[in-house]
Amino acid sequence: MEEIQSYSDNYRSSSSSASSPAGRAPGGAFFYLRKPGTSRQPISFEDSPEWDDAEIDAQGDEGGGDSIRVATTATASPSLSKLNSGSFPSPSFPGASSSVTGRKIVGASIVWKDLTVMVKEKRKYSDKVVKSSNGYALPGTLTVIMGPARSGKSTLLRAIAGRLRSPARMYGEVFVNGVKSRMPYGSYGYVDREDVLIESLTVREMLYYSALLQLPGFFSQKKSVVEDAIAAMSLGDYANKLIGSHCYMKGLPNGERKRVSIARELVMRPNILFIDEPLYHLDSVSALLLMVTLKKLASTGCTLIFTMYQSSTEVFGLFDRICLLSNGNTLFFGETLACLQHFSNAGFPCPIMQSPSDHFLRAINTDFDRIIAMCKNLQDDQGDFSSVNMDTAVAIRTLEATYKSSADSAAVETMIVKLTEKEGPRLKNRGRASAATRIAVLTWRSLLIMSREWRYFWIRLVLYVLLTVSIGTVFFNVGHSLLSVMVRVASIFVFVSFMLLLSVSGLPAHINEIKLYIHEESNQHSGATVFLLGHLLSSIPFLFLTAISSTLVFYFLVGLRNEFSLVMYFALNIFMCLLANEALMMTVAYIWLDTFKCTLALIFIHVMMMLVAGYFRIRDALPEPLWKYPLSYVAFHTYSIQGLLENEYIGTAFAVGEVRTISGVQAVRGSYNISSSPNAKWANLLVLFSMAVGYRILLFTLLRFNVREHVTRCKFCWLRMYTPAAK
Ligand SMILES: Nc1ncnc2c1ncn2[C@@H]1O[C@H](COP(=O)(O)OP(=O)(O)OP(=O)(O)O)[C@@H](O)[C@H]1O
Repeated sequence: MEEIQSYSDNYRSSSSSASSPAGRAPGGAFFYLRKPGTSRQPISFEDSPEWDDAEIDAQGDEGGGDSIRVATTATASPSLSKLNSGSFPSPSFPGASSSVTGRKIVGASIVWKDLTVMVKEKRKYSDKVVKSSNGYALPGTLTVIMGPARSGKSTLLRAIAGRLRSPARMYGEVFVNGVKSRMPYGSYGYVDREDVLIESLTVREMLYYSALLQLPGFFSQKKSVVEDAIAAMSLGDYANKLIGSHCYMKGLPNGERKRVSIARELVMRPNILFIDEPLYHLDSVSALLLMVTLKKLASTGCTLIFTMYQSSTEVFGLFDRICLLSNGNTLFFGETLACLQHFSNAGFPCPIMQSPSDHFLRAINTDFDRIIAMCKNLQDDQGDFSSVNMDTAVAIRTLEATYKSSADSAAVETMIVKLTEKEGPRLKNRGRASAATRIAVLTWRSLLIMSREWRYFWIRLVLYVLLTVSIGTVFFNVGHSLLSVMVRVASIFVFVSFMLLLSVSGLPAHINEIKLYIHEESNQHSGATVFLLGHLLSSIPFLFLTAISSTLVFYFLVGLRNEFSLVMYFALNIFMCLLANEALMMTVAYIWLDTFKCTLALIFIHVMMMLVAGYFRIRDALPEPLWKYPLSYVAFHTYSIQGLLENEYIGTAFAVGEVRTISGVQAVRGSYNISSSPNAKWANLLVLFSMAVGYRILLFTLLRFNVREHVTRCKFCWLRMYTPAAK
């Protein structure tokens, strides 16, 4: 670290002399320099990977085999070679020179022209979040979109990446290698602000399963891709460490977690990488390390665009181009040094001791107005605060006007014309793993997670066994006489109801699964069908183990009819019940994605189902509206308990006095409504099975039509309409 030459002095001198255009330092000298006499890189971390083109070609048997060839040809594109030839010199990075000449992965140029994003307000798309933004990003460079909170950074990034969330609408054009088309699958990676990682996997496993989900080809081929991504993100030391905490071991620090998130996108070897707030929640050391790693990644040829709220001086020194936004307006687009010059020209030179990013934000962030007001009050008592006393609105207007009439703005337009006048090679779809492979991978990955996460399954299993032992001992050996019928009905009701209620303990794990799905689906690594099938297949062994262990403990402690087929039916019935309940929990988890709300909702649903399950009041005696129809018919408790009682009592008889006998069904009818048909228990099992499928179909529909996003959109519109502060 001590070897990092931040050249803040260099920077200071350039900023302090920024008022004079001649004061611009040459791009290359502005950034990190080698120590005199050293040939190695200024920061020690693993070598950047050699992206193996031939391997990608071999893998691209689903239509994307020539994508790297395409990318390689892209360097030869006249417009790009012109760029690289120096009309806009890109700052050099130590060690980058070799990759510039022998570049194995080549990014694509991306241009956005007159890009406006509007969001819906009172049924009309009228609120502009991004206003007529122009800019470009070139292969091998870092382009940062900076600005205060809610200035439209993420929206602009999403718009360029073609991933706008409704109800936002985009106007304007985005060109990739001079071609106006959407970026195909695999040609770009998008890293969200929040890291959604699997805590119980190691870094290498996480990336390997991600590669299996994303890439076509054989399992063995993915290993080298993963190793390359690990090396590219300098994760070698952490490759075999668990991502989350485990026993007394701490999980990965935030910086490494972010690098894993980025590496996950790198397994696809994208030409363009979009990252929303890479330094979110990172300390200054992790932030610098991450940015240096990204700089090195860019030096292999990848085009990197990311958003950032604020940066240290050292980090700022690594950017190639900056797009400065305020309230959706572009206040500057161009090279980082020129931005300092621009502020200086507009009358806001960066003070010697201030970080440029802090200075920019200080000048354009309207939130500072409140602080200024506070300082004015303090000023009367405690002296002069004039250094922060700047009218933000005036500063923004001045900077915007200065930029519009500046040579920088004209140069951007010229460059946009150059980059778009001629169509370059189109990026091609890399092909993806087949649905069968993805189902197999998701199933195996979920099995692995369930077996490792004690909170996911093992603790539940222990609780189930404890519960059944408790119920079994409370109802121990209740006997087979007519008098024991009511007690036996009670024991079965308690067993089914409490088992299902206890399942709620697995909710946090389901919420994590859904969050992971939402993340993977948005990056096209997963889909609703694949996810649901994978989840179903992986949960079957665990639910079956739960059902069989609980059944055996309960069945023999209470002393139900001792026949193998009856015991098996009992276990099957409980298994179906758990399967239906699991689907219900997933549905609720998807709707709220919040442990507290989901727990409340599920407990309420279960209590309601217990209430109408026919035990507290026989089903036929329930008040018809609501309680009988539809509630008692949608409660899976009803069918499970009915099936289990039919299993226990059909075919039995009790002696009443010396000569009379009554059937078991008649004996039960006083306390529970069951059928005398020998097939009734199978009909109930079928209903339970249909419920398990039905809830999954419901969940599939919710996932397929992305209902959460529609609900969030309505909430958003509602908030914007009725909350003045939200506008
Ligand atoms: N899909 C959308 N629908 C409605 N409004 C939106 C949408 N996306 C963004 N906005 C609004 O646009 C404004 C800019 O949001 P954006 O997230 O792009 O800002 P940002 O600069 O990234 O800020 P932050 O760093 O705080 O996230 C915000 O006021 C936000 O509420």
